[in-house]
Amino acid sequence: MERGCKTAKRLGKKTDLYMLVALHMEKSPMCVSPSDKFNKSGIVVCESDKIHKVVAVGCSRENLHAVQHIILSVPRSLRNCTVYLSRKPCATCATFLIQDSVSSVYYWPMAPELKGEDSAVEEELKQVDQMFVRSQISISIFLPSTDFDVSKISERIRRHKCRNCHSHNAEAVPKDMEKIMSLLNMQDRKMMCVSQMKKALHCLNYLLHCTHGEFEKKEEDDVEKMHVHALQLCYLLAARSDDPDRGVGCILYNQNGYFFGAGYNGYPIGAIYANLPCGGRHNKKKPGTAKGPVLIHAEANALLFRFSKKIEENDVLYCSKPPCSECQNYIQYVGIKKIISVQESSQSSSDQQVS
Ligand SMILES: O=c1ccn([C@H]2C[C@H](O)[C@@H](COP(=O)(O)OP(=O)(O)OP(=O)(O)O)O2)c(=O)[nH]1
Repeated sequence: MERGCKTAKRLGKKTDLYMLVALHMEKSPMCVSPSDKFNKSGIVVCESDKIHKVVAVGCSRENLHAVQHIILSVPRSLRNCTVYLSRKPCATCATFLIQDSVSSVYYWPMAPELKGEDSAVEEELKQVDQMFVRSQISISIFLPSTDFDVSKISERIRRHKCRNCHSHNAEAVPKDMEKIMSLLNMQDRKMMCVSQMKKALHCLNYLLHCTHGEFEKKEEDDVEKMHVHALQLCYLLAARSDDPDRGVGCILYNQNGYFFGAGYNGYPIGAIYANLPCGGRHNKKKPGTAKGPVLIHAEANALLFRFSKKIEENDVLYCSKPPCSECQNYIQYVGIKKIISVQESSQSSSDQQVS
């Protein structure tokens, strides 16, 4: 029987994906600085076990820091979870993370969450380090490894081209890296750090692209911006898919913008791809070569991995492509009535009600 075949070009590790998602959460229309003393920030929390299931995605909002917002709103403890932050946390966030017994904290080496006089910021960051050392919770800078051709990953996610793609949402390494590296006590590794940051941001900007549709034109509308942002998160998730032909990402949000599930299409956890079929549907003449039965769709994974079983009236499923009929059945069965996806063939995004 013809089995294993081409391996998918994808983001190397789930941890890399999570840091990119934390960075992109700062761009959420819901993300605001808690006050003029703090920078806004993004957060991703995942289980520390082998599966690394995402349990929370968020940002600073409603006058709360990202860490505070997640710890106060997620209906479970973050005990033993790994936390990815877009900035080094302030002392208050450090106390929240320590009290909730997370297992480790990683942050992107941008300006820290706390703003103000350099000496005051430096002093507080030292306290943060000391608190983590005493609590035996690790905290460190994390830079995704992005030594691959990102265009090869993108090819599997988007099937059409958009002329605005590369000018969208571009994020660059901050100009004051000298100062930031000194605050983060990283002067000796500045060159390496900056070079890895540039590569990771290039990868992030490339993967986000745009949503190729109507949403882009309605820049003034917060709801539309929210849709664009959520669909971009789907694109990011899709970059980790191990389907050799097609990367798809899916996110579940409730009516208040709380995330409660994320999935991308792929083989079951821990699968050894070489032993599994990867052919398309049309390969009917060779039994056992079609990937269909063994490859789980992004929507199914998001529903399986969701951390709240209860579905509310206005919950939304975002997906980087319209769900197939089988997935529509699952979605309908669990009670989700609204699907928002990027339209495949035309230049507009789709907003679909499932009855
Ligand atoms: O938050 C998550 C985590 C995982 N998956 C799904 C995708 C895939 O169907 C399966 C396994 O994911 P992945 O291939 O990333 O994990 P792995 O098998 O542990 O990967 P590796 O190849 O690194 O061993 O779980 C999700 O949908 N959402």
